[in-house]
Amino acid sequence: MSQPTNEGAFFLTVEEDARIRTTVKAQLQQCRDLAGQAREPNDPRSAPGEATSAAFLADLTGGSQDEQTVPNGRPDAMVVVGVGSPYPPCTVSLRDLRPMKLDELRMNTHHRGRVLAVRRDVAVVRLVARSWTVVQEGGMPGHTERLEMYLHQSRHGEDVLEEESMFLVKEPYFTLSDQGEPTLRIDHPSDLVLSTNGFDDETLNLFNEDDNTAPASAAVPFAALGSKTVKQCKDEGNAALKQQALLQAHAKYSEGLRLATKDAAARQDDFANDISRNRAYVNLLLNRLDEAKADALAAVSGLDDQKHKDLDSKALFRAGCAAYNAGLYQEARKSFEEQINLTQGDKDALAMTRKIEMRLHEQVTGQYNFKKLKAALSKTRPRVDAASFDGRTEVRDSPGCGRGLFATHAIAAGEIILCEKAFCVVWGHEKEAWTAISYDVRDDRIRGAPVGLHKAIVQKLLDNPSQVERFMDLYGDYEGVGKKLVMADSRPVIDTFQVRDIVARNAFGVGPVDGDENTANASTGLWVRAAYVNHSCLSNTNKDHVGDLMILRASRPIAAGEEITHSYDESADYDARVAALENTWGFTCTCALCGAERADGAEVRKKRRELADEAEVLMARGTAAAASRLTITKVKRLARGMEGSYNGERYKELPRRALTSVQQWLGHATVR
Ligand SMILES: C[S@@+](CC[C@H](N)C(=O)[O-])C[C@H]1O[C@@H](n2cnc3c(N)ncnc32)[C@H](O)[C@@H]1O
Repeated sequence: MSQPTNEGAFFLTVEEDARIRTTVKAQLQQCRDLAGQAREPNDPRSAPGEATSAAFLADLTGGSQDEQTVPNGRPDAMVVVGVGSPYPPCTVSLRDLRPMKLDELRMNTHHRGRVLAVRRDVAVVRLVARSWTVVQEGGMPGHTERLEMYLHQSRHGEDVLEEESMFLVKEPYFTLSDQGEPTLRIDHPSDLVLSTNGFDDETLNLFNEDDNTAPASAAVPFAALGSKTVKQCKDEGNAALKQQALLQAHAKYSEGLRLATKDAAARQDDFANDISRNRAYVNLLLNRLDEAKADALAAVSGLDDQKHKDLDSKALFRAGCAAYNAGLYQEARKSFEEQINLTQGDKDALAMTRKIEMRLHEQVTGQYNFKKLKAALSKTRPRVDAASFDGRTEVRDSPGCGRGLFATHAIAAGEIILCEKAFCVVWGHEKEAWTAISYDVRDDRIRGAPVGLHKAIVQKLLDNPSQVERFMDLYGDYEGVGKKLVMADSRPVIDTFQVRDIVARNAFGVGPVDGDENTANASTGLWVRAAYVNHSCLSNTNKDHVGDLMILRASRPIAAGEEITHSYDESADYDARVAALENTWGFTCTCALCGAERADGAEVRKKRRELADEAEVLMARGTAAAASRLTITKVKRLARGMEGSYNGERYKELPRRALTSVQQWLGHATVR
């Protein structure tokens, strides 16, 4: 019988642990061995058949078929994600890429500077961590290849590969799939351009022409003029919106707006403004706040007749809501006030300005009505409507720890230091929640990876370019495309490996809404300001949450200029704590407590742990308030043993953590 090992927060058997490491390393080696070679010729008829039957099987098995999983004693098998060598996304615009053909693909190669135009041939096979399909050349049917989209295969709940049948793959990466088949692998959503993004005539020609020497010039996404009218696009967008097909509605409105830029009559007839105002609404529903705000403001005509005033009022309300949802309260107030002027006191706009006053008060003073915020929370509404307060802190260098958060004023014990709305939280009960087991060959470690949070953050960044630099400034091991926003073909380029590494070092557990979660769907979130707080086992803060609002309070008086610290891992057991800090956060703590516990030596720590474990078992037998005399006597004896394991001089000013829970229990112990 194998002994279980615990690396990360879950248990793996020795065999599972070894299988994961061996499989991932073997796959990477196989890829490296094939680098630069032409692929083995494939049977053009077999792959589509395989995809069709796999799609059928995936339906039957709920989607996890053919992915490496670890059952781990839980009903929901955990998917294993191998982390090999990250690679950057394409940062070049389509117009600067040169078309290529499928038969030019070389194994395990990033075809930099090139673009592939392909057409989906068969149904999409949807698995947990990826989707795959078979594609064929735009203009040369016959040659087929697998195309797989990893992790970020869905957006707003829809499978990206299913959205369209014509794709442009920027700087294609041809390698082996996790199952060893030659595959066009897409990790970065911005490397895949869908025809919904709007192909112009020349781009469409990539699907038909045989000439692969011309640059993919003019690939600025414009739909062909003349095929549709602006009004048709508007009507189709409205029809899609009625069906709640938001991505489709967005695509139709976008097509209409592209056409309208070239159609003076459409602008004259208000169509462009109507479409902008409608797309602003769709963007609000999709949480694309940057574009929602821009669209709504673009729709304001400024004309003086009643009809235009009413429409402008609607647009200003949408602009205000987008700014409000983005936490830009001053900007939101400006839009609502303009709307109020236009309508002589719109009721909804007035209500929003009152809410804005409350948010600005929270933002400036750090005073919140927590009772009211808590009362408004529910499983369906776990996020609070509140502003962030970070007025007593600043970010600066912390020697040996990178950057840290420092107090700008003296803060009394119990006072709020920071109150921050989450950048993103995924709760265990939400369908996006998903933790995978990741094996990172770069540091040979197996960890729990909050994939659901990673995916939600990538989506948020793709949808809101204004948030990219704020997020990318956070600490991560892999530099990726850097900290500055890169745009290509009017879309932000998001390096998903960079996001993953930032999430790994900056996300925290938030606790379930109602206790309904396990290792495979733990609630996790990321708070950008609080992410600058470094760890200390002797921290000066306590952390609490109200919904997605993180509240950091001083646990003792903090002097102006002092670093604010938080305990990332609160385990009383030194060895478990050191392992967790090293494994999850990649550093060794050098605080005074770690120094003292290290100096105790392994033998003393082992003895102390054994005594603490024995006491835990006794205390778990019943409540302290109704314990037996014998149990209390035994716990007291164990406490004396633990006490004796601490060197008085060494621990003069340090807490004796192993004793904390035992002393608390004894403090409440009463003989029944
Ligand atoms: C959440 S970030 C904290 C902010 C980070 N120092 C920065 O520069 O952005 C966590 C990372 O900070 C570093 N860190 C935090 N506490 C530390 C400590 N006590 N000693 C050394 N490094 C620490 C580690 O690299 C860790 O992975």
